[in-house]
Amino acid sequence: MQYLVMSRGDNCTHFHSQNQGQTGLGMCTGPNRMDSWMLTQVMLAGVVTFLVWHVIKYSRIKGPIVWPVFGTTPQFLWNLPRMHDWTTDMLVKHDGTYTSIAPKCTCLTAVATCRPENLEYVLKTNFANYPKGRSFTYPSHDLLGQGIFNTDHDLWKMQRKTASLEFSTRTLRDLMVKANRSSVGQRLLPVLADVARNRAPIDFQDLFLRYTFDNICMVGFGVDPGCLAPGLPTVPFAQAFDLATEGTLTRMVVPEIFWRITRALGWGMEGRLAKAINVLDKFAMDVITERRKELAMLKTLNATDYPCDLLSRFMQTTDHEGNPYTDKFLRDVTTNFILAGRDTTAIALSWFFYLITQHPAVEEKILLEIGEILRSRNHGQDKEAADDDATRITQEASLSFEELKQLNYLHAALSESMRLYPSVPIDNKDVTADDFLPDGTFVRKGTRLMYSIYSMGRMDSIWGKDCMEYKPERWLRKGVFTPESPFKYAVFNAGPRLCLGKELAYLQMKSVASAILRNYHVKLVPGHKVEYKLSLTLFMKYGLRVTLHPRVTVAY
Ligand code: HEM
Repeated sequence: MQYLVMSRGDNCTHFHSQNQGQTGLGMCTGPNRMDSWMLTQVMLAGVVTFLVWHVIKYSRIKGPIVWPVFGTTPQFLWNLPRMHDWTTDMLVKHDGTYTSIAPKCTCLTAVATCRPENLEYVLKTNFANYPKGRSFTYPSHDLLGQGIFNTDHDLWKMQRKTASLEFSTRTLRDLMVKANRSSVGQRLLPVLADVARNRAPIDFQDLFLRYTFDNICMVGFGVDPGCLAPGLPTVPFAQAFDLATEGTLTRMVVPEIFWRITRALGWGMEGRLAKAINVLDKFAMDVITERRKELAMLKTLNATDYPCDLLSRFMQTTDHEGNPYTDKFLRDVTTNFILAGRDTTAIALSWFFYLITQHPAVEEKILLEIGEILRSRNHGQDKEAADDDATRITQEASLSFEELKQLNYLHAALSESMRLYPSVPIDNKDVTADDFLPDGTFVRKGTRLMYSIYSMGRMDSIWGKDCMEYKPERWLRKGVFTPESPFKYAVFNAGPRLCLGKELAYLQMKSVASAILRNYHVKLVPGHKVEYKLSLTLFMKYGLRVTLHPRVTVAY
C-alpha cells in the first residue's frame, strides 16, 4: 500500500515538473484528486484499524479510559489537584485494583491497588519482585545516597539489620524520651505561651516541622539545630534540607531527560538542589569529624558514658566485614533518618489537630484521659527524680514514657486521623518480573505497582460503612487500643520494610498532643482553607492556621 502511494506521487511530480510554467498546477488536478482520495481512504482505514485494535486491546483492562497516544494521562492531569480522591473513586469503581496506561516517557503506567491481600503479596510474600527500584532511587541518589530509605537487596538488608538492632535498644529509646520531654517543656510550650500572649494566629504545620526537625536531629546526629525557638528563626541547615527534598521530589515528576540536562547546566531547581546538597554535606561532614574526635577522646579517657545518638552508635559498630563505616555512608544513614522521621510525624500531627478542631467530643475524651493520668501522678506515681529546675519544669510540662503508654484513647485518636490522612498517601514499587496479583491482575515487568494508603483508609470494604467518619472508638476494645493488620492499615508500611520509627513517632505525637491540649483550646482560623498539597507526603497546601486559647484550668 505504501509503495503504491509513493510511486503515484513520484509519477505526478515528474509529470508536474515537465509541464511547469505552461499549465501550472491545474494540469495535475485529475490524477491528483484521485491520489488524495485514495490517500484519504488509506489513512481512514489505518485510523479505523488502529482504533479497533486499540479498543480490543484495552477494553479488557480495568481502569480509566485509555485514549489513543495519550493513554490515561488526560484524566490524570485533569484530576491532579484532587489526585488522591480521584484515585479512591477509581479504586472503588474497579473493585480495589486498576491499571493505568500512559506514554512511556511519563513513567505513569502502573497497576494501582488498595486491596489488603495484594498488599500482603507485594510487601511480603513476593517482596523480592517489588523493590523500590531505579525510578525511586536514581532521582533520590544525590540527597539520600545509599541510605536505608534508598536501597534495595543486600545493601538495604545490612542497614536494616543494624538499624533494627539500634531501634530495639533501651539506650536509643531513652534518648528519644529525653529529647522529647525537653523539647516539649523547654521549647514547644514557651513558644506557644508567646504566641498565645500575643493572640496571634500560628501555622501549626510549620511549628510541628520545626519541632520534629530539632527532635530527629538530636536523635540522629546528637545535634540540636534550634528551629523551634522564640521568633521561629530561619535555620540554614533546615532550609537546605527543605530545598533538597523539594528538588528531589520535582525530579520524580518531570521526565528524567529534562532534569538531567538542567542538572548538567546547573539551571533552575537543579542549581538550587546542588547548592542545598552542598550545605547538607558540609553540615554532616563537620558533625562526623567532630564526633570522631570526641569518641576518640572518650576512648583514651576510658569513659563509660558515650553519646547514644544514631550517628555515634553507627560509628561504634562495624559493617558485615568488620570494617568501620565510611564518612559518606554515615552521612547517608543520618540524612535518611531525618527524611524518614521529620515530615511524616509533623504532617500526622497537623491533620490530627485539624480533626480535633472539628470534633470537640473527641477533644473532651482526650482531656479526660490526660486528667486521669495526671491525677494519679499527683498521688505520687511519677517516680522520676528531678535534679534541677529545668528537669522539674520539663517533668511537669510533659508526660513520662510510662504515662504516655497509658494514653489509649489518644493513641486511638492519632491512629484514626492517620487512617483518613496518612502522612505517606501513596507508595510505589518497581516490577522486576511479570506477575499476577492475588486478585488476578496482571503486572508487567518494567512498570510500577502503586498502592494507595489514602484510599485504603476510605474503603467501606475494609473499614465498614462509617469509613469516612472520624471515630477513635473503632480502635478500642474494652478501652484498650487494639492494632489492625498492617496490610489493612499500611500507614507505617508493612512487611520487611515496616517503618522503623513507628514507636518513636507515637511517642513524639502523644507527647506533643497531650502537652498542647492540656494547656490550650485550639481553634482553626475562620475561613482558613485546609487542603492537601500534591507531594509524596500529605502536606497541607496552606498550612494549618490556628489560634490558641489558654485553658482556665489545666487538665488535671
Ligand atoms: C507518623 C510518623 C511516621 C509515618 C506515618 C511513617 C511512615 C513510614 C512509611 C510509609 C515507610 C515506608 C516508606 C517506603 O518504603 O517507601 C516508612 C519507612 C521508614 N521509616 Fe517511618 N514513618 C513515620 C515516622 C518515622 C520516624 C520518626 C522515623 C525515625 C526515627 C522513621 C523511620 C523510618 C525508616 C528508617 C524507614 C525505612 C525502613 C526501611 O526501608 O527498611 N519513621 N515510614
